[in-house]
Amino acid sequence: MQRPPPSVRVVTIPFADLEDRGKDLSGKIGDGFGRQGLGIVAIADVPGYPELRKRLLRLAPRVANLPEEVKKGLEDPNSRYNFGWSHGKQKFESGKFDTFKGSYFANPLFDVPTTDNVLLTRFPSYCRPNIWPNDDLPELQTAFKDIGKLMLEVGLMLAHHCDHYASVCISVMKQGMGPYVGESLEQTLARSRCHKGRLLYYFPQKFSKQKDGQSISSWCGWHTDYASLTGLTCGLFMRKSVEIPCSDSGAGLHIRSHDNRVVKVTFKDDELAYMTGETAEILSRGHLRATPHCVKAPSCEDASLVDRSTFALFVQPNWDEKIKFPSEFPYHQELSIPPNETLAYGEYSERILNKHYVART
Ligand SMILES: O=C(O)CCC(=O)C(=O)O
Ligand SMILES: [Fe+2]
Repeated sequence: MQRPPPSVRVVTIPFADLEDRGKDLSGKIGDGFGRQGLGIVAIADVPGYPELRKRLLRLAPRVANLPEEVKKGLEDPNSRYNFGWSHGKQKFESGKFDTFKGSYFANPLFDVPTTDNVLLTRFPSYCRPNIWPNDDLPELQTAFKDIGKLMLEVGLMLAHHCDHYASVCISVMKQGMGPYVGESLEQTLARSRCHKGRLLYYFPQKFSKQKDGQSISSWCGWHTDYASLTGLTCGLFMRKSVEIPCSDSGAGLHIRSHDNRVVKVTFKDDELAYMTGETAEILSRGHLRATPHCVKAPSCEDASLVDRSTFALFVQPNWDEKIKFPSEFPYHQELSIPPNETLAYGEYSERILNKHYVART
């Protein structure tokens, strides 16, 4: 039998340090997010966070278990299921549909990001209005918005220190992919109206001796987020609605390192993690590295009936923000973006969605 990937504890920054704009965190940012890093850092002791995490994650199975006809009414095909309920609509890895999890998407800051019809048609995955199950699960809206706002606030603090790290890289001429001519990550993200929250519910998997049940990406396929920073809560595991520690220490979030090794990453329940996405790599001119990741389901026998709930906040530029693609950009060759092309962020992500989602009919 193949050995499971090693477990690695992620670089951790105390909130009190993060909050201090003058503090030099470039060592830790470099260890976590730099070219050799795993592309993930955790923030410890964020005030109020543990309560907000539990309050929202406990609602994930309740959303997933709403009656089918209620969930149907919470879908938004016009946004390619990027608002409201989404299950089995997204394709990862070799075109497989992700049926093992259900998601609830919403913008935690703006219920109606714009009323401009041209924008609504051009960038539906960012501009359409939120959908809330106000009759069936009224608690969801506040729980979702409260944690989403906190995770954005902390994410912007982190972006400030990322900008500082990128400027330190230039001054000491570390190995980036060129001079730092990019915009400030913090300012770009602070003016965005389209940060997106995603409440995820991973359905229990039946125990199977089949190879597939044990693959590293058995709960969520390999991918790299295209946002800038993805805020991520530590997964909450439950069996038949009772919270449990996960009985399979090999289950959970896995990352592919810069030298192509797969590791399982761990952070504490009360820590708030952030991963780097493609637009952090682009905006930092390669000084930060985007993180390929996937999620493994528990595969030992007593782990059947175990589910996992988590929340991701995609902190990203506004739809109209112009992104200049560097000539060395290694991602999405299939989108045929010419080197040094400038594309609106919304245009870039709609093209990616075309690839990942069922085409709208
Ligand atoms: O479930 C997780 O921990 C990761 C989720 C994820 O990668 C995503 O939603 O993009
Ligand atoms: Fe992801």
